[in-house]
Amino acid sequence: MSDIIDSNVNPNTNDIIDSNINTDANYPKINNININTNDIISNDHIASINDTATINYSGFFEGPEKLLEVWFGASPAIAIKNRNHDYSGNDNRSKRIGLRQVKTQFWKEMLEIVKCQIISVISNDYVDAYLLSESSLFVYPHKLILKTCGTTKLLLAIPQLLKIAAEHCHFYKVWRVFYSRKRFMFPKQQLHPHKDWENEEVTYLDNLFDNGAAYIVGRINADYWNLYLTSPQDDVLLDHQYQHSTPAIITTTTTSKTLPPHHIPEPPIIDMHPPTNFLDSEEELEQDTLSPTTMKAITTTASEFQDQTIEILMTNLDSSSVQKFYQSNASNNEAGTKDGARIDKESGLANLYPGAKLDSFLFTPCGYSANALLDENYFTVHVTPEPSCSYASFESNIPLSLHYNDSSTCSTVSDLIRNVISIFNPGKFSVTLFTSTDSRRDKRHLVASLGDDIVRFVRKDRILYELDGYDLIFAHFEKKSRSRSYSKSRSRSLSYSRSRSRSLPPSRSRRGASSPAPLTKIIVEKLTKNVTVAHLQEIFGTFGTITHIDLPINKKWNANRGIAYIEYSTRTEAERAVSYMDGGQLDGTELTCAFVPRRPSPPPIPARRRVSIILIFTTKYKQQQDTAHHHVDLVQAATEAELALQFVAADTQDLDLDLRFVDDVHILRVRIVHVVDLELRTQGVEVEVTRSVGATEGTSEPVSSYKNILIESNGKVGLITLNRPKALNALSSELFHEINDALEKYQNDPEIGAIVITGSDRAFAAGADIKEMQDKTFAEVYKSNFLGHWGKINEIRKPIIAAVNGFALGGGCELAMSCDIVYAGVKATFGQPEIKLGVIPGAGGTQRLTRAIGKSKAMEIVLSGRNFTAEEAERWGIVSKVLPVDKVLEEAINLAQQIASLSQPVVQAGKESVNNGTSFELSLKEGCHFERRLFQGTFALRDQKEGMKAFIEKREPKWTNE
Ligand SMILES: C/C=C/C(=O)SCCNC(=O)CCNC(=O)[C@H](O)C(C)(C)COP(=O)(O)OP(=O)(O)OC[C@H]1O[C@@H](n2cnc3c(N)ncnc32)[C@H](O)[C@@H]1OP(=O)(O)O
Repeated sequence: MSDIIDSNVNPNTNDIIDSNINTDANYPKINNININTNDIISNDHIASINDTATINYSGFFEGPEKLLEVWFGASPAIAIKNRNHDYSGNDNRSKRIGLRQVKTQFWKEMLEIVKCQIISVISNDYVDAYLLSESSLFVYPHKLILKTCGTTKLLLAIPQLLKIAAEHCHFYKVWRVFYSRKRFMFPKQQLHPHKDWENEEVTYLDNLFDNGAAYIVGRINADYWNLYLTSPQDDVLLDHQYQHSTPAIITTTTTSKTLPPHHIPEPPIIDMHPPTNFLDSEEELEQDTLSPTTMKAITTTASEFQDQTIEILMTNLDSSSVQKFYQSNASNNEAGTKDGARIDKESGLANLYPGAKLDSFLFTPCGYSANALLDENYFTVHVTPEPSCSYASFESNIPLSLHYNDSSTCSTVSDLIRNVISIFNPGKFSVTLFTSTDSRRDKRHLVASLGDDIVRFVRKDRILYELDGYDLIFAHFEKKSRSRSYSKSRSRSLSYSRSRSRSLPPSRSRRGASSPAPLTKIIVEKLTKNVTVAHLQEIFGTFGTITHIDLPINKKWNANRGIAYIEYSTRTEAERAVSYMDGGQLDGTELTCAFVPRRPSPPPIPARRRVSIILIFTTKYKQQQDTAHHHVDLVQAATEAELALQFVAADTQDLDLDLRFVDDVHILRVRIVHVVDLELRTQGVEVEVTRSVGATEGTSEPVSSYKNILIESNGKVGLITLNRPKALNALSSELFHEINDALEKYQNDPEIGAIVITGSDRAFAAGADIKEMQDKTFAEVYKSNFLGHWGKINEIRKPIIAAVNGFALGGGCELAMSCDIVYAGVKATFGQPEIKLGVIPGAGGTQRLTRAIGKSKAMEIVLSGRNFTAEEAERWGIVSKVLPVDKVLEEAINLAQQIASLSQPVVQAGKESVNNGTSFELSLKEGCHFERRLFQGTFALRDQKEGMKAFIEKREPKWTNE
């Protein structure tokens, strides 16, 4: 064995292979990993390096791994065919087949090129699973899977791997190669050949292999995934046999491409003397004979080829959920495999596949890796828990049901995702499901297997790639906002909630259509007092070139929180920083990152709820400053005060806060529910609280021209909030005119696709204004066609959803029933009590109620004036959903957003057709005829063509509303 290798040793090899490698000075993560011999927990472990594990962290770590799979055949059959070759080794490894014959020592040397080390290994009949200082290596007879994180140089392993495969296994040609990775968190830290996807990694692979295809999958301005794969070389079996007599030296025929001279994989100088303490357990890997299971595996032919790999790549991990992946201070010894095994159980990873054999490791001071084997399959988990770069990956080739609702044999993809994310509680995650093509499979099931049924997460993307021999589904998920979820699309939103830690004020929204253009400067909020400029420079410097950094108020705003301003040389860099760090963590503190807004004239912000305080900025400069400078300072100060208020709000109660500049920038008017001990100071500017009203309703001072309602747009949804709290939103004529005006505006606004009408928690609306009506005469109401203008809502062609809490009585009930869909809170009270006032319902109550609930019930309600509950209303079909009080508006907006994302003319046709059905003006036959005409009419729309085409092409439609 030694002779064979030695005979080919080229003394200059290291130079050749490492010709492009940067020095270790650039290698920041792990300096030194040593394994305590006590950590060997099973006979399968071969690691036995002295001392405890020590990892030096530089404050951030590139968790996302590079993943390489090199296949020398479609199945282990390739290995058995080559088994009788003249393997000259003397050891009993010759009893194994294919790549599994290769001694650990050679993998170790290959991994040295990559810059990682073997920690331990477990084996079964099918595969050897090596746990590495940076992730994992799986060696099957016919393929090798290598996954490495940090700044490792994974691709540099390939020439050495090909050499090993040729010399030890007579594999002279690869069948397929797969290389993939998620977008790096800190791309600038990467070393050659991983500094750039296209120019380095793809080029490197293209130089090695023919027929390679490279992809970027997903949003290039968010979390995307890179993939490189070669097409199958189906002559590989023939080729291996044909080259049976080829001497066991490396030649350029090892790959499917002739390598350029500088890539010829010359063997490195290899010390053939095994380390004294490393390969002690080598013999334990041996098996005397091939077991029946191995025989089964190796006789699988290419025609039966099946392969499936899922990766779940998670970021923004919940800090408390990943605490367990830290070494505890309580025990000095707590690192290594022993505590890895403890964490398997504590985290629930051991329960993912109860029959699996796990090999896990807890790093010092934190970080965790695990390999697990289940027959011929594996799963592997790697965790980087540090808040500044939190990341966890799960990868497995254990088969999953690709039918989304299959409960028969194995877990569905969704089941697995739910189990995995419940352990790490990520803020975002991407899933890649890579499965060999099966002509019998219904692609819709495959796509649907990555569905929307992940609770608390919203799926952002789902992409199907039909690759050569494989189907790939990529999907990206992000956690829903916990508080009111207006945050989904805030492009036109005009107020924001303090309790929503990851939302941004609209003026600083990244995508805000009405927002000013973002600068290259970003704000980072909620920093702890421990954060220094150097610290920020280090973390944020990875996203680009920082031209200016300012930590102006790392003082006691409140609870040691502060903000920083970071300016990048380009907008792209700033965008990247915001996209990565917003919602991320630093020193355990959740961050909010946003662009510094341009604010020469702030966007109009209508009042939404309650006014509690008004802040007036007064400048107190020691020295007189010129006006321009003064102005800039005020803008800056106002921004800081705005941020500071968030901190105050976060420390009080669940608050809503609207901000707006009044009187140029000198006055900052704040609407806030409840604030205690507000004392704010900014650099050179004192902020004074001049009036504090407290947490009472009814003091709202509308900023828009409306006196009785509030309006705000949320993406494609227009929201109208009835706002006469003192009168329980009684529907005065003035109020109804305002509703009509707002409806008209939304009807004419092409950006708006659906409308939501709501009130307060206490009252949707307590009816027409009795005080206004009390003294009216018949002549007056008749001549003026009193309430005639209430019919306007029925002319609105866009869908209207009522979100009802509290009282919906009389005209309030009628208003709700005039909407197209009604969501109600559990405590909502409906009724037509007019009879008790000596009148009858006058805005459609008797008609709509009768059509909705039938004559008898309608009579009971109208003639007795008794109220009815939300639950009754739902049972009778007046209400479509009953929800907890605090969910009603959120869910209504969610539904409205869903509807608004569809083709507007088609939605309007649907509304018109349903309304005709409920009007009872038409017979069933006439109604169906009307519906059919409208249906036929949709074929005149471009959206009809697009919708159907998109379905056939298995993609999301792009509506043009034409
Ligand atoms: C075509 C359409 C016709 C109609 O809609 S006719 C009107 C039908 N509606 C009703 O009959 C309901 C009238 N309101 C009530 O019965 C009660 O209210 C409630 C049961 C809804 C709530 O009772 P509680 O919690 O005790 O509050 P509170 O003190 O009665 O009301 C708070 C303030 O709200 C004013 N208010 C309530 N409903 C109306 C209304 N429909 N028109 C004018 N004002 C109303 C009150 O007067 C009072 O105000 P202040 O504090 O100044 O006395």
